[in-house]
Amino acid sequence: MSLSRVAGNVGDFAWVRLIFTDLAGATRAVQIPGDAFEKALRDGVRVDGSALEGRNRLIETDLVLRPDPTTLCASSARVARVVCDIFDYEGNPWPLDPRQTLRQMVESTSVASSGWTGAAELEWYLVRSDLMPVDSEGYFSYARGQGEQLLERTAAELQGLNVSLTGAHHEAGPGQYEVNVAASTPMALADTLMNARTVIADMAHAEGLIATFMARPLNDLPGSGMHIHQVLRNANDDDMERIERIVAGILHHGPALCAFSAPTINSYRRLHRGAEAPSYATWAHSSRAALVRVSPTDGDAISVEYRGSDSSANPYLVIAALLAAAEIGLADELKLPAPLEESVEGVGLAQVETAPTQLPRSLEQAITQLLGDEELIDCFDDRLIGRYAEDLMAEVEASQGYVSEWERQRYLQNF
Ligand SMILES: NC(=O)CC[C@H](N)C(=O)O
Repeated sequence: MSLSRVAGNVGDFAWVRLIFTDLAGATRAVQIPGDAFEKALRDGVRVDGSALEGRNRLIETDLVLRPDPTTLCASSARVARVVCDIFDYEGNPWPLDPRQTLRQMVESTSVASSGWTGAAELEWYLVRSDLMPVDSEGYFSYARGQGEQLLERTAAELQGLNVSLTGAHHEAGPGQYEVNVAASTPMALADTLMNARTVIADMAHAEGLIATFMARPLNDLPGSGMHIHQVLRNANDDDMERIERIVAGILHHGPALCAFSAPTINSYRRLHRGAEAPSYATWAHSSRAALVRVSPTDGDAISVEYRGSDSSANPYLVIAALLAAAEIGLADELKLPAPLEESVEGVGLAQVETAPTQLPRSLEQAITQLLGDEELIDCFDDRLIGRYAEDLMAEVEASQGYVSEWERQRYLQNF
């Protein structure tokens, strides 16, 4: 259904779901009747803000959701959905709203205003309630099992919601799938990724399956990446120089970026020892072990693919942070180191000419890197960084109290 048709008849929908994300990247929703939508567009919808602060409920704040009518969409169901911005009662953008954080970054960076488009790959596992993968297939499997059939229907549902896909396939892990999202503006890409995760999860749920976007759900199997491709023009030498500086900016701020792109305890099980996921801030033309992969794409464009983010990351914050790092690379005229076409582990650190920076090995290290990267955090509102870091730290603290199965197997009877 086209966007304009939806906008013309929104009162015909029984319900409109107002969608937004919290700081931790989880999707939240409030439903309103279709005939209340006009008023919601005019006045906004008041909500209890304590749910929006991420994982910790600390303060009570009343907030206002303002639907962005350009995002209104619906598939065949009688429920439309629309993405919202979050304001305080005085009408100021709420500093902890990831969507407005991205909007402000787009407005303040030259990279975004000079025709930046971004595409993405989003991976997830389909598992049964006992956490066993739905199939035992691998990369590009042709099998027509429950997983592939569900992928086909999910892709159709996404197309119906105006999500333009360029592909969908079985990924390397058993029960692991991927969709490729077509290039669009930073905001449209982030909205799409957030919407896509919920649609994929809803469709799996309807079949009694779980679609998980956690970074590395299964022992000794690949993690799930959410790679962001910045699609940059490369028609002349100046463009190439710009691209090199952008990549250099991302590598330079690579360790701090992980706080946004790998935001859970589990994310570091993907980054270190996860197949085809980076552990060092390197770049390459073809190696999938690099943090950034630079390759030709449509026409004379170049894709700068950031492989550091996993599927649990908040897409608004990841894209905002990538824009910031790219902008710093341009402003500081950073120099690009030589590419590394193999994994650092594969060649051995001693063989690498200039030792690349290792990415954080834990969420706690990522928080330290973020808070120590003044140039990057200066691009964000202090209140967002403060609250975000506190939220991640609370996650680290919570994990300390938990004893894993691996530890019990290893130590229970060892001493
Ligand atoms: N084909 C691939 O590039 C796989 C990517 C990998 N699953 C990741 O975690 O990023």
